[in-house]
Amino acid sequence: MPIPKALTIAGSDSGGGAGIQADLKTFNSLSVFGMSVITAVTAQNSYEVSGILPVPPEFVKLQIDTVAKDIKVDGAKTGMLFSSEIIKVVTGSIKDYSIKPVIVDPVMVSKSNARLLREDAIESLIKYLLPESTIVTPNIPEAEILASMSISTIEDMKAAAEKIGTEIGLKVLVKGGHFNGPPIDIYYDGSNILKFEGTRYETKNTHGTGDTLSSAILSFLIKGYREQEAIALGKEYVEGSIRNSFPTGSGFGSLCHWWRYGECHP
Ligand SMILES: Cc1ncc(COP(=O)(O)O)c(N)n1
Repeated sequence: MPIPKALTIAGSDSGGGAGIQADLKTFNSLSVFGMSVITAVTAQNSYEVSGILPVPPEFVKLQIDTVAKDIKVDGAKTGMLFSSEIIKVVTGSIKDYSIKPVIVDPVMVSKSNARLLREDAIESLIKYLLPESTIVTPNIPEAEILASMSISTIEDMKAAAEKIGTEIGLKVLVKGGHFNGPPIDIYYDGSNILKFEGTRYETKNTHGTGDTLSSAILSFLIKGYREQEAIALGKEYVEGSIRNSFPTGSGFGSLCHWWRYGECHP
C-alpha cells in the first residue's frame, strides 16, 4: 500500500506548538507523509502572537498548484487562513484538483487571544470553503459564530451541529472542550447525531489541540478508516498527547505528539 499523503494548508507557529508545526508532527506520528502550504507566518510563543505576516494569495495558490500537479494529495486540512482572499484561492485549488477529503478547522482566535482569521473573512469561509469540504471541526465559540446562536448546553451543541450541517451541507464535529467536566464532542453526519465522550486532563499545556485533532482525523481517514472510527481514533490520539503534554514557555505548553513511540518525560 502506498504511504498516505496529507496536505495541511495553515499558518506557521514559530513557537512550534500549533499551526503547520503541530500538523506535521501529527502526520509524522501517525505514519502519514505530511506536506505543507503556508498561508501566514506568525511570530508566536506560548503566551502571545506578536506579529502576523500573511503570504500573498497568489503565492498560496502557487504552493498548492506546485504540490498537487506532481504529488497525489490523498486529503487536506485547513487551519489559519487569515483573509477572504486566501480562502478564495484555497477553495479554487481544492476544486481544481478535486482534493478530498478536506477537514476544515475554522481557526478564528488563538488561545493567547490573537485574531487568526479576519472578522470580514468569516463570510467567505461559510460561502466558499465550507461547501467544498468534508468535515468542519469548530470549538464552541466558533460553532456559535457559524450557527449564529449561543451554545450553553449539550442540546445547544446538537442544534448547532445540525444547523451548520444542513444549511451549509457538510459534516460537523462540534468540540465541547470549552465546557467543564469530561469533554463531549457532538458529530452530525448529515442524518444522525453522535456523541463522543472523552477524558479531561487538567493542564495548561494545550496549545495546538484543535490543529492536532483535525490532522489526526485526516490521517486516519486517508489510512482507510470510516469517518466515525477516524474521529474516535483521532480523539484517542489527542487525549494521549494531552496526557503526556509538557510546559514550553510561561504560557500554554505543548502536546507530546510522539507519545506512542517516544519519551515525553525523559
Ligand atoms: C499558526 C497558528 N494556527 C493555529 C493556532 C491555534 O492554536 P491555539 O488555539 O492552540 O492557539 C495558532 N495559535 N497559531
